[in-house]
Order: sequence, then C-alpha cells, then structure tokens
Amino acid sequence: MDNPSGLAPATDAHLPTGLRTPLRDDAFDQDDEAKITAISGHFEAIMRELGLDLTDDSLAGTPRRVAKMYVQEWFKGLDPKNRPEVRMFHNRYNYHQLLVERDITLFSCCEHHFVPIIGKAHVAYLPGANVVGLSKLNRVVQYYARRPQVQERLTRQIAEELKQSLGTDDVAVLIEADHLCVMSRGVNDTSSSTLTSEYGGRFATDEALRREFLRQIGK
Ligand SMILES: Nc1nc2c(ncn2[C@@H]2O[C@H](COP(=O)(O)OP(=O)(O)OP(=O)(O)O)[C@@H](O)[C@H]2O)c(=O)[nH]1
Ligand SMILES: [Zn+2]
Repeated sequence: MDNPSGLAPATDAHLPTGLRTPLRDDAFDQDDEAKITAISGHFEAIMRELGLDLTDDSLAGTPRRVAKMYVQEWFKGLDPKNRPEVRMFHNRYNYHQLLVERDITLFSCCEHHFVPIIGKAHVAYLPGANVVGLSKLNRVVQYYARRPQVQERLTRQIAEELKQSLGTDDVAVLIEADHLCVMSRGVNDTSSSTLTSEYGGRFATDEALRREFLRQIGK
C-alpha cells in the first residue's frame, strides 16, 4: 500500500470512528523494546506493592515476562504493523455458495479487567468474483482479538474488516466466548457464556441464509 508520508498507518483508520479501538495519537512512537522495558518497570512496581520479594529467583523475571507477553502476544493486535494482508484469488471455479470458517480459536482480553476472554469465532461470506485464502479469515479474527476488548466491538470490527477486504457486505460473524472476569471474580459464574453476532448484506435480509449459517455452525 502506498504510504507517501512514511509514517506508520494509524490503527483502525480504515474503520468507522465508533469501531476504532481507543488509542492515543502517539501510541506507536516507542518501539516494542522500549514499551517492554517501560511496562516491565510498571509491573515490577505492582508486584512490590503486593508485597512480593522480587529477589526470589522465580519472581525476578516476571515483570519482563509479563511485559513481553503484553506487547508481543496478548496486545499485538493494537499495532497496525501486525494487521494481516488479506490475499484474494480469482474465483474461476464460480463458487458462489455459503463459505463458513467455523470454530476459529479466539483468545482476547477484557478491557475492563485485563483478564482473558476465551471462545470461538465463526465467520461466513458469499464469494463473488474473488475468494479469500482461508487462513486469512483466522488471521483477521486473531488481529482484532489480540487487544483489550469488549465482545461487541470485536464482533463488529471483524465483520467490518472482512467486508472491506473481501469487497462484499455479505458477511456473517458469530462469537461465543467465556469472560474470565465473569467466571473468576465479581458474580463468579462459571456456566454462562456470551454470544454476539453481526450480519451484513444478504445475511441481514435473507433469513434462510442466516439459518443455514447457524445450522452449519451447530446453532
Ligand atoms: N458489554 C460488555 N460488558 C463486558 C464485557 N466484558 C466484561 N464486561 C462487563 O463490564 C462491566 C464493568 O462493570 P463495572 O460495574 O464497572 O465493573 P465491576 O464492578 O467489576 O462489575 P462486576 O463484574 O459486576 O463486579 C461488568 O459488568 C463486566 O461483566 C464485554 O465484552 N461486553
Ligand atoms: Zn471483564
């Protein structure tokens, strides 16, 4: 993609304002290593406040482990350099039926409590002139999941990205997930789970198509 300014593209600049993850303008002025060093110092302070002895050989490396985990794994979807390139192929075989990628592993993080959200995403679309490389559907889910999130925004971000990348509004996204903030604290409910969905184009208007999608994902 042309980038005459030479500046890194802003996270989510391609999404409607309400769907963007709230980030400061200078979010990526620091490189990953500088972020890891800074977060490591902050996490060390939290551990100290909890009364932990940082000279213990099991605890000594924890601040940096956590910082690396945040920057390189849990929250790597905040950085636009990690946005997947969605490759399309010419649909020369004229496949125009429903395509469903189901049971995509979903690991995210609750932005209210910073604990995991674990579940599955199911996505579907109706191919037009082009088809997408299947793994790119999983990569789009993972990119938006690897951020502090609420499930509603995650669902709509994935749907919007797929609409733009696949060049069609005929996109469906359904997420079922367990929120550790609900399971492990607060209401301490380990049996409830949360379902969210977004239906675009023909999925929004054609009830039979929506039912077929739900049938294929076992709902
Ligand atoms: N809508 C929505 N809410 C979420 C999500 N993840 C966590 N929450 C909720 O965010 C809310 C935050 O509410 P607060 O009252 O500020 O926080 P709290 O005192 O920790 O709330 P409790 O969890 O009820 O103890 C809680 O009700 C969480 O269950 C999500 O993905 N979507
Ligand atoms: Zn939470």
